Amino acid sequence: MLLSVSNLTKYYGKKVGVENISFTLSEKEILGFVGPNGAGKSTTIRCIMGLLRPNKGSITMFNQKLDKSNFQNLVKMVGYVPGEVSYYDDVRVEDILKFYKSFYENFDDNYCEELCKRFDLPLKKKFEELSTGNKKKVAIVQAIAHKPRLIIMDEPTNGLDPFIQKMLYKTLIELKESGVGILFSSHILSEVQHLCDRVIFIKEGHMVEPKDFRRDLKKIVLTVNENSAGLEKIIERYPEVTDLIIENSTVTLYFKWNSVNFKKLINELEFENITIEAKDTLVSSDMSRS
Ligand SMILES: Nc1ncnc2c1ncn2[C@@H]1O[C@H](COP(=O)(O)OP(=O)(O)OP(=O)(O)O)[C@@H](O)[C@H]1O
Repeated sequence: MLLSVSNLTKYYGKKVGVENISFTLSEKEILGFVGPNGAGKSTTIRCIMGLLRPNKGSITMFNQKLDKSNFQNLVKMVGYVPGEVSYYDDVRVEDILKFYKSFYENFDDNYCEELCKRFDLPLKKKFEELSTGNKKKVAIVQAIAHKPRLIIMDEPTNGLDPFIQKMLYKTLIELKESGVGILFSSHILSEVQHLCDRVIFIKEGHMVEPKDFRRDLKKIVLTVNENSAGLEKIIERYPEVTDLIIENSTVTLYFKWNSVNFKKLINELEFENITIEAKDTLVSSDMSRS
């Protein structure tokens, strides 16, 4: 077992951050950790990484219960992408990576170079000059280049463009196949649905059953014959569309249930001669198959 979290509880004063969070993560597994903003994903992850002190509960990493005496050694085998990435502003990306290299015996220069190319990292730029997405990319490369056995990522796709998102998914699947275990937090259900072997859900600081979380999401699968620009224009008018995935001529969109607007959207798409393959697949039934 790479990671086991048992009854983890963290209060901010009297306010609940998380209560009784329990889960395990094994080798060769990507575990999705899904919840809306403020659900408690970062609190859980920051407790695991020793950045917050939990009020209750225990954490076991690499089959050893985390405590002061083993924390530094165990955490060295973890790759961590924080939710908010921050470094010194006037340091260049290449120097940030060199700095991290000095901490890790297993830091792999060739792999780091390959990752920098894959993620198109602007090595000469200073951290303060980077966009949110580029900052996230630096954190991703830094978290992976030392070949950790366990990777913990707090909303890693925030700010990444679709090409880089796909590159991240591909890289994580390769890592998983090589034996690594990955905890992947996200508020986007569809991305974990595609990537993760298993998903746990958190809401208002507590773990919840998938059915509680997803009861009002519908999936619509469309076939688009030509340019999808027309489709995107239609969809822009529907804030209920929570996510849109375009793969060649197939478009999958997730729609927060609202019967009037759902019918309106379907009518508009049909009017534009966009072929609808499936329009009311419940996301929950998809998830239970995975
Ligand atoms: N430093 C803090 N002081 C007080 N309350 C906090 C603090 N950090 C988080 N919280 C509260 O704890 C709860 C969980 O927040 P957390 O940041 O862990 O959620 P999250 O799932 O990571 O959200 P997001 O997706 O927005 O990052 C929220 O109610 C939040 O307001």
